[in-house]
Amino acid sequence: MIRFEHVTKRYPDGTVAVDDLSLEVPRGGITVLVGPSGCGKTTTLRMVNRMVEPTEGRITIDDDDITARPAAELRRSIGYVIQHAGLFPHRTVLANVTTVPRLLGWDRPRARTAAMEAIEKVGLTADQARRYPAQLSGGQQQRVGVARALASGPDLVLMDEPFSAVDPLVRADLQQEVRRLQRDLGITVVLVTHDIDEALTLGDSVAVMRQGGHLAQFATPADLLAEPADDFVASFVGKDRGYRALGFADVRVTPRAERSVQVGEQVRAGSGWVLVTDGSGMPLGWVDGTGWGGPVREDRLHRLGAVAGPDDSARALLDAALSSPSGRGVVMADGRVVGTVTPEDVLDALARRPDADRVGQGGDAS
Ligand SMILES: Nc1ncnc2c1ncn2[C@@H]1O[C@H](COP(=O)(O)OP(=O)(O)OP(=O)(O)O)[C@@H](O)[C@H]1O
Repeated sequence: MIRFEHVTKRYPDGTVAVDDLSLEVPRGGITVLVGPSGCGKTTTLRMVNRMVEPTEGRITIDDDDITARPAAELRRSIGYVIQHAGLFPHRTVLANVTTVPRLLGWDRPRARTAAMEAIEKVGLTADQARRYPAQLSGGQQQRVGVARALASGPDLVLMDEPFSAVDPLVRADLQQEVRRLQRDLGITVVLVTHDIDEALTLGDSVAVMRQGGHLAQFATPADLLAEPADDFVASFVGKDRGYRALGFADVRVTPRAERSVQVGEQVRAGSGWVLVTDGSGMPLGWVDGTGWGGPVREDRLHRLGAVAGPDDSARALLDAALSSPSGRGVVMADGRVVGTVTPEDVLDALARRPDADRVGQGGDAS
């Protein structure tokens, strides 16, 4: 249905976010783009609705080149869900969900009916539809984000880390809900996540990406586990390490000391990724001091990724490391940064455990 033909995206500063991607996303089902932070997942997703334009190559949907239609029109025909729901805070839930149908020129009663149907489909009530986003929980807000994407009845819905800002129990509920909606409505979903477990749980097909915007492997979850294309995929999928078992694995990982700066302080060019905290040691995000130097401003901040506690499971620690743009996951205790961990730190700690063999039984360990 969506075909990427030798697609490359080079940002004006020279960053190659996606490198010569060729990929065919099948119609129907859920296709997941997964990989560590910065590997080009979001850029790939945003090229589908032309929020980002490729530098080279071609993207087609049902054999039509997407550049043949005006970008705004294309965008309205495709559902889009983002991490923090992205709702308008001063509009009610109903008004938020009515947005796209109204932009499509539907009259008010038709748009309202479609919006109420979408709100019900995601499991929210008429009473909740009258509230403002801030009066709902994070998980409910995320449902509103899904309802808004579905209201105009698109065939295709793009989701960018839709569940990563909600707690794990709510996340599992939302995952099931999206799976159910996809089946009931017969739509095509393309979903971005850094969480390999989410990818394996939800994806009918999974594209594993690696740094530099390379596609490492595109396969079903079963094939990824059984026949990873290379060492990168094998370690990312955790074939030999039983990723699913990590949630239960009790490891001690000593965080590495992490230098941090505050907003307004100088970062030297060439210092790599630098953590930014506020005056009390609360982490705010990362700045990329690879090719840039200067005083840290808030608009330079990249997002933090997931944060783990020192006693969290191996899964939570690995999640923090994989979702961090620096590749170093932030570990916090008592509201302050105590250090960072890399994926290798977590995997090494697992390998050193006395019962490491038991965890090393691959996908069967779930
Ligand atoms: N507007 C931009 N200008 C310059 N570089 C960018 C821009 N947007 C993204 N990048 C860079 O392109 C690369 C890929 O970014 P992208 O957001 O697509 O990755 P990702 O895999 O979705 O990561 P994350 O989960 O952290 O968002 C990164 O190195 C990122 O810093």
